[in-house]
Amino acid sequence: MTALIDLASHLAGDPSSPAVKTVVADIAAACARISRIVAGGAILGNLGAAGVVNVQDEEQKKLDILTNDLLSDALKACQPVAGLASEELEEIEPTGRQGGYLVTFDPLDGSSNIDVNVSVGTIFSILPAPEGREPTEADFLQPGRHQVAAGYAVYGPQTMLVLTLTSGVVGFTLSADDQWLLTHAAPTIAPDAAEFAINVSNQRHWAAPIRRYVDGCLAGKEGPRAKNFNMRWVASMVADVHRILMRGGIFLYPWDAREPTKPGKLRLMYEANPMALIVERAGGKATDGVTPILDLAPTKLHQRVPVVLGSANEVDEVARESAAG
Ligand SMILES: O=P(O)(O)OC[C@H]1O[C@](O)(COP(=O)(O)O)[C@@H](O)[C@@H]1O
Ligand SMILES: [Mg+2]
Ligand SMILES: [Mg+2]
Repeated sequence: MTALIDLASHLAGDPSSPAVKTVVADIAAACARISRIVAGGAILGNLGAAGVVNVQDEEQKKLDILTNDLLSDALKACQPVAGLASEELEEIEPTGRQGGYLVTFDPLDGSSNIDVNVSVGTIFSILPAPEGREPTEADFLQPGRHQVAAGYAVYGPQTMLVLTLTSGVVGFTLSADDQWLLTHAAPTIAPDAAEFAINVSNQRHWAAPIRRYVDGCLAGKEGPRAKNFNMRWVASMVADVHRILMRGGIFLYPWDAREPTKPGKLRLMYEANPMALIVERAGGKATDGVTPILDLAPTKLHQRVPVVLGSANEVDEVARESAAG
């Protein structure tokens, strides 16, 4: 078997700026360390709740805090990074440098799965920083189309890193000696699919278009869609999106009436935007039900957004239902 190329060799051949490559390489190194910490589980004493809540009013797990600190420290030490923002930090953190890039991240996605040994992940987004001054929060509020790179690591049966830089999508697998090896050269999302992912326990709280869409899937061959659908819900966005990247499907976390003033559960700047860039670059679509996620103008750092992403024809089907009201 010919040797697989590693991340450094792949980055060397990419047209991104050397500074972007440095940021990506440093995040990748941090994710490799996070993988070991996650895999250590109870042996390292890292499972369970930390006993505090974060800015989202969500209970933090010990691993949320550990991974946030690890990534924050890595980015503060990374020369081209002017500022960072995390799900776990109320405010942005400037690094004291100017120019270069801003990084937003979800250090550990799928926290509810940590203690039950189900896949979790890390999600990140890299945006240009303003030149000649330190960044403010307003500088982070750029539409997803401005991202210069985005990616996620999934800590599952294999640890994988999925990236998009200037174009396309690439997937690396972490080897036993901690090298990221290119194993998935250009994963694409087929336009048609027969697998949907949504937390059906919220069904009674959904708006009519989402109910109609899911009802259509559940009705199968005998229903209006005239085909059978399978369903999956990992409850880690990284794992659900990764499955869609590997074999197609649709993922929905819509607005629901449990907390009607919140637009959704997932966060725009460090969950929806990076995943939307990856999904679009792989040939899929990502919307809030109607508008492409990447075209939304952010107004708040921790802004939430409804998310519908995956196989293009299924995402279009949701848009048709939304248009019907
Ligand atoms: O438990 P629910 O409501 O199904 O929500 C699951 C969703 O929440 C999340 O876990 C939110 O991410 P965090 O764990 O980073 O807060 C997503 O990964 C996942 O898709
Ligand atoms: Mg998350
Ligand atoms: Mg998280």
